[in-house]
Amino acid sequence: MLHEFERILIGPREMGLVDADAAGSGIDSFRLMQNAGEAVAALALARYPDSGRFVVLCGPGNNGGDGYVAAAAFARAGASLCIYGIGSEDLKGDAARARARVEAEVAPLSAYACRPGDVIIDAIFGAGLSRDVPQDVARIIADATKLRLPIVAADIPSGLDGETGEIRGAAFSATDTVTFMARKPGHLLLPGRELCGALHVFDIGIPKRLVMARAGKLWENGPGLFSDALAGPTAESHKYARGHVAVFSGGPTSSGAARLSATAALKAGAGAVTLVSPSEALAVNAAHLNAVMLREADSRAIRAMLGDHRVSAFVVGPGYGVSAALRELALSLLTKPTVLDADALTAFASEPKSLFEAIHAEGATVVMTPHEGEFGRLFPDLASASGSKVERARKAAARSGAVIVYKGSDTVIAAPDGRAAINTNAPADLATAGSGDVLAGITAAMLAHAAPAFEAACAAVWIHGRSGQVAGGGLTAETLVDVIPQAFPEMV
Ligand SMILES: NC(=O)C1=CN([C@@H]2O[C@H](COP(=O)(O)OP(=O)(O)OC[C@H]3O[C@@H](n4cnc5c(N)ncnc54)[C@H](O)[C@@H]3O)[C@@H](O)[C@H]2O)[C@@H](O)CC1
Ligand SMILES: [K+]
Repeated sequence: MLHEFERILIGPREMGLVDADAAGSGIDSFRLMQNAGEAVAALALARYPDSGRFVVLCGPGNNGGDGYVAAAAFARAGASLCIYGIGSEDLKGDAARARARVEAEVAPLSAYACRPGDVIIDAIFGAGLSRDVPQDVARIIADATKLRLPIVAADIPSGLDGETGEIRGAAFSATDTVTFMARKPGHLLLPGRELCGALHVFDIGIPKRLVMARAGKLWENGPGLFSDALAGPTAESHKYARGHVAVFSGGPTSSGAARLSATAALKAGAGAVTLVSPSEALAVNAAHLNAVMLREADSRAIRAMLGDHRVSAFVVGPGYGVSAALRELALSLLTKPTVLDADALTAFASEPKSLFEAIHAEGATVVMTPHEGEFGRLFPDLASASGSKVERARKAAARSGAVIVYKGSDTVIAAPDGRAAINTNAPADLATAGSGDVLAGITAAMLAHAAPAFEAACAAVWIHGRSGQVAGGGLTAETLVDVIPQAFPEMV
């Protein structure tokens, strides 16, 4: 897998184990803390050379230790400096050692009053945050936010949960965050991603193999995850060798969604695409299609497609209309790779088990693409459960047997085997009507390329996001479809 180390995300608990492994293998943990704190100071000095004063806020654990190291570096650099700490007399281990090397006075954190011109070094809480921040920290966060003070966070903005990206009571909104070795899920999940500012990953000297050994199966989504799995079309390739996608259309007044999926599948490189339409929508579909083929949806046609080895993936759901007939149709398609989107998800709200059992029994290749509302209808208990979006998506994937694309500005893709990726390239403009239909079509095209479901879904989400960037502000689902091919050159 390309660039795997750069893409891995490691939870705070696993990072703690990496730290312990590093110490166990003879690496000097104080040296690591020094590297971490000095990296924070170096970044702050470079970013804010004219700062009125650096205010270093130090917590009671090792994140505070990083702060004391940074404070010593500011003092050596001759910068104006104030230090405020929680429990600075009761520190332990490396943090106590870092504190002992600071000659300047350390005032209690509660005494800090924000002043315009301050640059805050936030070393209050890092990976060890375990509950809502105390009141005096929340008060400082509120004051600093009001004054819009620049904030350089050590590891993660204090108050942000590194596992879930959620705010524990209150959190700093940093201008820069300096993290160590690898990013945490909370740096990419929302709202966390928006609170980190510019994120800098600094190698403090822990061997990468130790980090890799503890990393779970979670990555930032990107071409390194899927480009090997997508065999590009060659000049000689027959159109069906690039796969044939069949998309099921709704009735005459709701056929546009399926047409968007179908044209997106074509633009995303499916060799052929057929829109399978109820007879009463054939005329309207025919009036809008050129390269996409059209076929009437009768049971004979569906049987024929299921038996035709050239038909390689289905899309069902966009604009179809929620009905028992849709449930029956969806279940009948599961012998081939299938994307279930929109109405095909809502249709199973009253009996999700029947779908999940069929997927498991068939060993089916299914990608489901729920947004928040659809996720809640299919997995009501998971939607309201605590934990991160990654955990919810993983549980949904394991339960359903499908790859789950849990959509949002921080779309999470999760496979039943526990692999998961967080997508980060989607611009806000993608939240537009028909955008999901386009994603379903791209996903089917990737499945039609014979990519395994997880890689196909990761590729589709990334291509969709990249196409959104290319289409730019004011994009519509149509302009999004048009630029899909422009996302491809960047994939390899
Ligand atoms: N080898 C290492 O261990 C390294 C660790 N590093 C730093 O160490 C940090 C992790 O250190 P720790 O595990 O000590 O964790 P933290 O420093 O984040 O915090 C732990 C302390 O905060 C207390 N605490 C947690 N939540 C609280 C709350 N809401 N209110 C009040 N007190 C609370 C805990 O009881 C504990 O005393 C990383 O984020 C990173 O900055 C770096 O120094 C690099 C090397
Ligand atoms: K911090």
